[in-house]
Parts: sequence; structure tokens; C-alpha cells
Amino acid sequence: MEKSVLLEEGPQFRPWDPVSWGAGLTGEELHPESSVRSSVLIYAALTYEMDDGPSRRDPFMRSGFASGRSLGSRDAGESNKRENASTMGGFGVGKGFGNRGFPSNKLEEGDSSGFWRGFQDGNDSEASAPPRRGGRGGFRGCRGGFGLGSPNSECEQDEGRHALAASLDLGDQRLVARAMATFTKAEAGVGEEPDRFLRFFWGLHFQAGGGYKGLNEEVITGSGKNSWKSGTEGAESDDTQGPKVTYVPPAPPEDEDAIFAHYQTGINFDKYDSILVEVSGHDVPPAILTFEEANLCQTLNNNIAKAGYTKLTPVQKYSIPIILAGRDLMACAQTGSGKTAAFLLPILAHMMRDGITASRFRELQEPECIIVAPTRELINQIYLEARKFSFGTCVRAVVIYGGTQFGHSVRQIAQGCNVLCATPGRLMDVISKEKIGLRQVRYLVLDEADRMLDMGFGPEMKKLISCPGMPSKEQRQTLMFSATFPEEIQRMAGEFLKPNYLFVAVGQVGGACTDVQQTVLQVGQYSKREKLVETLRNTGDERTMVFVETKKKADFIATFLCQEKISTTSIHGDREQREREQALGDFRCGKCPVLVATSVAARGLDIENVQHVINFDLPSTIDEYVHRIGRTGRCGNTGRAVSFFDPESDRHLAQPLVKVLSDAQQDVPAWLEEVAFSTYVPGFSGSSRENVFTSVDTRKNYRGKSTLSAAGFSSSPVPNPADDESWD
Ligand SMILES: Nc1ncnc2c1ncn2[C@@H]1O[C@H](COP(=O)(O)OP(=O)(O)OP(=O)(O)O)[C@@H](O)[C@H]1O
Repeated sequence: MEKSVLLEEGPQFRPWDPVSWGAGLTGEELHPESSVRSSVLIYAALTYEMDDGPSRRDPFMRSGFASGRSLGSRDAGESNKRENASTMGGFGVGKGFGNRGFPSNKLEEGDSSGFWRGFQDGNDSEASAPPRRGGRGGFRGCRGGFGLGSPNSECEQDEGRHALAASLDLGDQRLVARAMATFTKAEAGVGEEPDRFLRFFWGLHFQAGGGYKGLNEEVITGSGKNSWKSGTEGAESDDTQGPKVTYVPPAPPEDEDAIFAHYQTGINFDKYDSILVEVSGHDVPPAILTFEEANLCQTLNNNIAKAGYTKLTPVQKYSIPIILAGRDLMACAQTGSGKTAAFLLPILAHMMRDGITASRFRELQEPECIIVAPTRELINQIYLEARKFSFGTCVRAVVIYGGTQFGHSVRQIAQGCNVLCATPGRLMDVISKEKIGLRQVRYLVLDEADRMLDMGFGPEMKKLISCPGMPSKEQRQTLMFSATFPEEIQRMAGEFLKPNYLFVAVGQVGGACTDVQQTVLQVGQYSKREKLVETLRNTGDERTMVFVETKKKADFIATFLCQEKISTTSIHGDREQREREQALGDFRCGKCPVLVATSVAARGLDIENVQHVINFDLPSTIDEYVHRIGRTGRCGNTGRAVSFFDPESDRHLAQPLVKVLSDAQQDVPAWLEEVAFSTYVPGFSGSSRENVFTSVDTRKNYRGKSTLSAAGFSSSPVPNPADDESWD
């Protein structure tokens, strides 16, 4: 039985680039940089024998993968490098993993590592904190520990499920790295091809003494572990849990053209006017129809013009006057319809009116506004918008997020901070380290608010509002925005908002953007890759986001597409921040027109020219689906979304999918309706999270409720029996 594993350190190893695969490294080479201290991120490229020797059976191996010969390599040098690598050996893999080159005792230290816990927690499932439904999910792992030799018997009994374990002794670093991955052929997407090898990538965070640092740093490192109360725990989350984070993100552009760069609104921009808007709550300030009516200061108006905004979107028409009037707000509007400006403009207008200026070079800064969002890339995007609209003013916006050097965040803050844009984990860290004081907070914004209040971030947000110094909800203005707002989250939001908050619903709460043409195809697990390639070949050079459910799969599919000569990159929570930003940059500029992503990229990202979204795997909730497909069809532009529906694993989504499709006036395939009506979904009667038959505002009996077209004219709501039922 011939087995091989090729390892290379993360930064050099580019899973999406087969050319970089072959450079297996020795222990010393694995750890060349002293900056990598207590931890190292290792990606392992594994070939795992299913049946027979790779050199004979696997076409891919025959083509030179195992021997390091070229896989369409760019130059001979690369090819040679792989050739050398392949002869280094020293690592075993598969059932006998560790037999060659690894001191066996490293593998027999039990399973007390955080890594193991991480796996049991379903570490591989990205970011989405709500519990998963349906059959898919995080990797189950094989209980009973793992060790040298063979996988435990439970694994072996689990048909097609394979376990891999590794241990590395990295010279004087004495790092013991342990890893275990179990996967089925289906999870690896290789189907029932008996003479193929699983090629698998997995990104592992190895830490001295073990420990897996995982899925979503904002959740894992922030929640619970780093209470603001504790001095020791207040250390920067990313650093305490894993490697010292040294990444300093590039400074944002300084030249005006780059700051105000924007893309064109699309042909359907004017159609926004016909969307019905529902505002509930008492004493609703009248909507405005133009930017002039908002009475913003001249500098803001100039910036709005330079940003290419000439006309308000519906959510802006309603939200701007509400925020200007000092009211709390929960606003729900379709993806890509301008929610960011809807909160930024009135907040900045107030700050300008109040003559707020940044106080420079103080170690403790007290921002007037805090904006939180669930992902690093999204908060950075919001920051760039804040910077754009505050251009030429004395208001200073700052962004801080995990995966970057903590000292860098502190330096940014110390230079003055009026608007702090932050991911939750990093925010709690700077508060605990007393770099940020909360006494001056007048505006608290939760973007993607339903995500910020769910099980993943909710506890962190609760901690935030109970931090010492944080003004009570009566003393601050709290604003929540999202395209989806499940009822239970709305109820929880009440804790954060004044009782008289207003609720703005543009169109159907949780509804998909109608500018996205949605197609759902029935594709079994084993046919997905073929269908993906076929779909991508048909779309040509169109910028496409491909969503998958796990981090492993993101690398796997990205690599697979590269093999197919489709220029692809990937973004997910196991990639270093530098790599995530690089990937996004390569996608934005079109260098890699295909981005394979987990749900870390599902929300909020506003990327020009994304014409196409493919759900290779459907997400576990319909809300996530709505956000994912909303990466295209933004701001009046049209887009397309294709989803692979696997009846084996996606049945639970059939009913809400039918609802979302029909609400967005999309064709509903007959087979999907059949699946929907033949599937019993517990609780699917009009109030569960899986559906969007929800009422708009969970509070009842509003005399002040008004339904208007987005243009501001009163009209009757479109009759929708399901909605009527749940309205009061
Ligand atoms: N009034 C406007 N005129 C022209 N462009 C606008 C206007 N408002 C917003 N935009 C642009 O529309 C795009 C989408 O806006 P934004 O990202 O705020 O959407 P969103 O509603 O927050 O989407 P998501 O739900 O996906 O987070 C951005 O490029 C933004 O600059």
C-alpha cells in the first residue's frame, strides 16, 4: 500500500494552485520563520489510498501528482521542486499514518486537545452559529480518540469514512501537532469511483501542546473567553488562542478617486420605487424623497454626489429621517439596496451638526458611534463607506478586526476615533484593554443584525451593552439593519432597543432580491462537481461566487477548479487574514473570476460585477440562502443564482425555497414543489425560522402602522393571506 502526504507551510502553500502542491517540506523547512512562534498553520495535501497503489490506479497520480511532475505547471523550476519534495518522504498517511518518519509517541497522547473539541463541535462548518438542520453538517469525527496505527473501529465500521492523524516534531520548536480528519467519500465529493484516491486538503491550526483554533475567530475567541471584566482574559483573542498575529492590513487608499470609486446603478434601480414599504411604530417621521430633503451639510452632500448617489433607495428614504429624528430603528430591506448609507449618512450628519472632531493621540479613545458586523471583510467595507462619506470632515472612522495585529488596531484607535467599525471579538478586546471607552457612545449600529443577535454573537452583544460606561438604551440610539429578521431574533432585539423603536420593512421581510434570477437544479452529491464545471464553462468569464458548506470543501473545490483550468481562489475562516484579503482582492479585480466561499462571504459583501452565484451546497437556512444570492443583483443590477439541490440533504429547505422563489416571481420547478409538499418540516406553519411567512414586526397592534410605496405614497398592501394571518 503506497501512501503519501505532502506538507507545506500555509503562507507558501496555495491550495487553489496545484503548482504549489508538490513542495513537501522537512521539519526544519516547515518552520523557517521565527515570527511563527507557538503555532503554525499547516495545510496538508493528502493522497489517500482507497484501494490500490496510486501510481497504477489513479489517473491523477499517473499524470504526475505523486511524483511531483508537472500538473500544468508554469515552469520547470516548480516542477523540479515538487519532484524533490516527493522523494523527501518522512510522512506517512492513512491507516498507518505516522509509521514512517514520525515518532510514534507523539500520536498517543490522548485526545485532550482543543483540536479534538473543535472537531466535535463541528469545526468545519463555517461561521453559521445557528444549529444546523438536515443531514449535512460539521464533520462528526470518530469518538474514542485517535492514534498511531489505524483509525478506531467505529471509524472503520462507518462505511467510507476515513481517519487521518498526524504528528510533527518540528525540531527545537517541539511542536506536537495532531490532526484528525474524518470524511466520507460524499463529503470529499469523490463519489463512488473505486479506483480514485481521495485528495484532500485540510487547514489545521496546530498549537504547542495541541489545540484547534477554529471556525470563526470572532465567535470563538471572543465569546466567553475574554470577558471585559478579566484583566488576563482581556488579551487579544486571536493571539491568546493561537499564533501571534502579525498581519497589518494595507492602508486604505488616500487618493480621492479611489475613495469615491463606485459602480453604476443598474437598469432596475428605478423599480425600487414600486416596492411596498411598511413602517410600524408610533409617530413615524415622514419619509423623504430626495437627498436635499434630508438637509444634510454641504460636505456630506458633496460626498454623496462624488459617490454617484443621485436618488435615494427606499430604505434610505425611510431610515434617514427616522435616524435624524433620534429614533431607534430596526430596518429590513433586500440585499444590495443601500442599507449602509441609510445609517451612515444620518449618523454623520448628526456628528457634523454637533461639531464632533477626533481627539488625536490619546491612548483611550471614546467614540461616539460603534458599528459592529459579523465578518472582517464586511466591517472593512463598512469602514471604507464611512471614510468616504466623512471625507473632508473632522470625523474620523477607524476599523479594527480579528486576524490582524492587535497593536495595529490600538495605533489606529489612538490616532483618534469617532466612528469605530469593529468585529465583536476585537471590539471586546480593545474595551477590555481600555483602549476604547464607551461613555460617549451615542449610536450603536448592528449591521446584519439578525446574525449579530443569534447564538453566535448574541452573548457578545449582550456583554457589550452591559459593559461599564456603555450608555443605557435610553441614552443611546440603537440601529439594526439586515435583509432578514427572523421573529425570535426580533424579539431578542427588544433588549437593545427603546420600546418605541420603529420597524421599517422594505418589501417582504426575508425576501430575496427580485433582480436575481434564481434557478434550482436537482443535483445529487456525486454529480455536483461535473455540474459546476459545466455551469462555469457556460458562464465564461463572468465573476462568480461558489458557495460551499465547509472550509475543507472550499479548498477542495477551489483546487479542483484550478485543475480544470478555471482561475479560482477561495475565502473561508481557516485562511489567514492576509490570504482572505488577497483572495477577495483577486476576485474583485477579476484576476480570479471565481471565488469559492463558505458563508463567511455570504453577507454584506458588495463586489462590483458579480453576475453569478452558485450554491454548490445549499446552506442550512433559507435566510442564509437569501444573503448568499444577494451577492449578485445589487443596486438595480441584474444577476443570476444557480443552486444545486440535493434531495438527500436539502429537503428541509424545499418549502421555504418554494416560498422565496414564488415571492420573488421566479419559476418554481415542479419537482421542487413535489419535494416541498411531500416533506414534513416540523414547525413549518408560519412562524419558524425556516420560512419567511413571518410577520413584519413582531410587536402587535400598531395604530401607527403605515404601508406606503417606496416612493412615499400610501397604498394598500398586496394581499398575502399568509402574511395577513400573522400580522396581528
Ligand atoms: N442611493 C444610492 N445611489 C446609488 N448607489 C447606491 C445608493 N445607495 C447605495 N448604493 C450602492 O449600492 C451598493 C449596495 O449598497 P449596500 O452595500 O449598502 O447594500 P446593503 O443593503 O447593505 O446590502 P446587503 O444586505 O447585502 O448588506 C453599494 O455599492 C452602494 O454604494
